[in-house]
Order: sequence, then structure tokens, then C-alpha cells
Amino acid sequence: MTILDKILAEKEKEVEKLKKDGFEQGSTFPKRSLYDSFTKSDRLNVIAEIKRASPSKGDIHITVDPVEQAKIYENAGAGAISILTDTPFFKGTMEDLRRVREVVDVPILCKDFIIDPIQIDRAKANGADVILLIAAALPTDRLDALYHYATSKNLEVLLEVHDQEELDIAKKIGANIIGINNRNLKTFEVDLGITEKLAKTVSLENTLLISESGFKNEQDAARVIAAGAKGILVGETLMKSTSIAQAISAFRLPLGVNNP
Ligand SMILES: O=P(O)(O)OC[C@@H](O)[C@@H](O)c1c[nH]c2ccccc12
Repeated sequence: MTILDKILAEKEKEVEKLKKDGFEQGSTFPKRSLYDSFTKSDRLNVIAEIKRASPSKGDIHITVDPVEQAKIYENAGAGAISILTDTPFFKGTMEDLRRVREVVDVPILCKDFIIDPIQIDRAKANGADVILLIAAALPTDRLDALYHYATSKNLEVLLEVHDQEELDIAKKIGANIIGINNRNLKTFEVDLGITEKLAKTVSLENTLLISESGFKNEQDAARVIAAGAKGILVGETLMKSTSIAQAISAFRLPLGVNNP
């Protein structure tokens, strides 16, 4: 059993409970578009992640105040904030997301393992602008249904892929924001070469390409800009940084001529 299998088994239980207990209906939130703001930018944009812990790294920054961290990210130039809302494996909460949505103006990504529409409803009720869907976690028909459910609710979807087969599925579904995860969720191996390889087959005129995981410095950022990415998703490096402003501005390189 891989860690992804374990997480998904846990999510089945969470969804059952959610269906039984329900969730609090939040207010309606004005739309913030990740797609629009990232495609208009002439610099690499950073989705800065609040990540207390992970199955691959254990505790990363367990005492973080998500509200303060999010404000620091935004002031440092982050173009969006990602909140891990999974509790058993990443020690995040939906409350983190709700609180952060109130204190920043950039789009908020709900980072979780979504397998059921009720999780999408809950994310929206708590203020998410974008949800994550992971191709490796779902059969194609389910992925397609959840994708269209989310967009019908006026949410954007970051559709995450890790190999060519998943990327082809994402394209078929019509995803306009594709995340290439450099980390294999089954083995935890991280390789920026995954973005370089897969990006070659993405038509970048109508797709916003985000490269996810493993970013440490501006050399890493330069590599994926050359591959066509307009955004990167960064967790651990920022959670551990003692100079977040410097770290984010180092990533925000001009996109340049190779990146349309
Ligand atoms: O901490 P990193 O290596 O900067 O990675 C961030 C982000 O890409 C990673 O948290 C992530 C990417 N896809 C996911 C899916 C589920 C949970 C977590 C993730």
C-alpha cells in the first residue's frame, strides 16, 4: 500500500463523516482568479504554501500561525496562497483556510485530496478560490466529474499530474490550469526534470502551467521558466525560511522570451 492509498482510504472515512454531520455554510466570497492574475504577469508567480507537516518530511513547522504566515507571504510578493487542509497527514485544517481568506487579497488554493463533491462544497463555503484535483488519486470519469462540478460552482481547478498519461487525461478534460508535480506521491522522489519533460507536450497559449514541489532557489525557478511554467508551488522552503521576503523575491524572475 502506498502513502497515497493510505491517504485516500482516510479520505473515504472523512467524506462519510462529512455527509453525516454536514458542515457550516459560509458566506459567499467574491471571485479571485489565479488564471487571470498569473497569465497577465511578466514574472514567475509563487503559490506560497502553508504546510505544517507532511508524510515525506514529518514536522516542518508545527507551531506556525497560518494568518501571520499568509500575511508575510502576501507582503513578500506571493501571487496566491495554498493551504493544506488535510489534518491526519499534513496537520492542516479548513479553519486555517477560512482564517487566511479573510486577511489576504490573493487567490486561495484549497490543498487536499478531493474525492467527493461535498469536499468541493465545503472548500467553497470556507472561501477557496481554487481547488486541487490529483489525477493519480482518481479514475478518469471521477476526475472529469469533479473538475466540471468545481468549475460549475465558479471555482478554478489546479489539476495535478506527474506523468504523460495523467497529463493526457488533464488535457482531454480541458483543464486550463495544469500543475506538474515534481514529487512522486507514491515514492516521494523529487525531480524538476519531470516538469522539463512533460511541459514539452503542453500547448502554453491556452494553459497556465504550474510546477510544483522541490523548489529551493532561483536556479530551480529558472529551469522551469525555461520549460514554460508561469508559476511555482513552494511549501517546505518557505515554511523553513528565516527570510521569506528574500526567498520569494529570488523566485520571482522575469519570464523572458522563451516563455510565451
Ligand atoms: O514542500 P514543497 O516541496 O515545496 O512542495 C509543495 C507542494 O507542491 C506539495 O505540498 C504538494 C504538491 N502536490 C501535493 C498534493 C498533496 C499534498 C501536497 C502536495
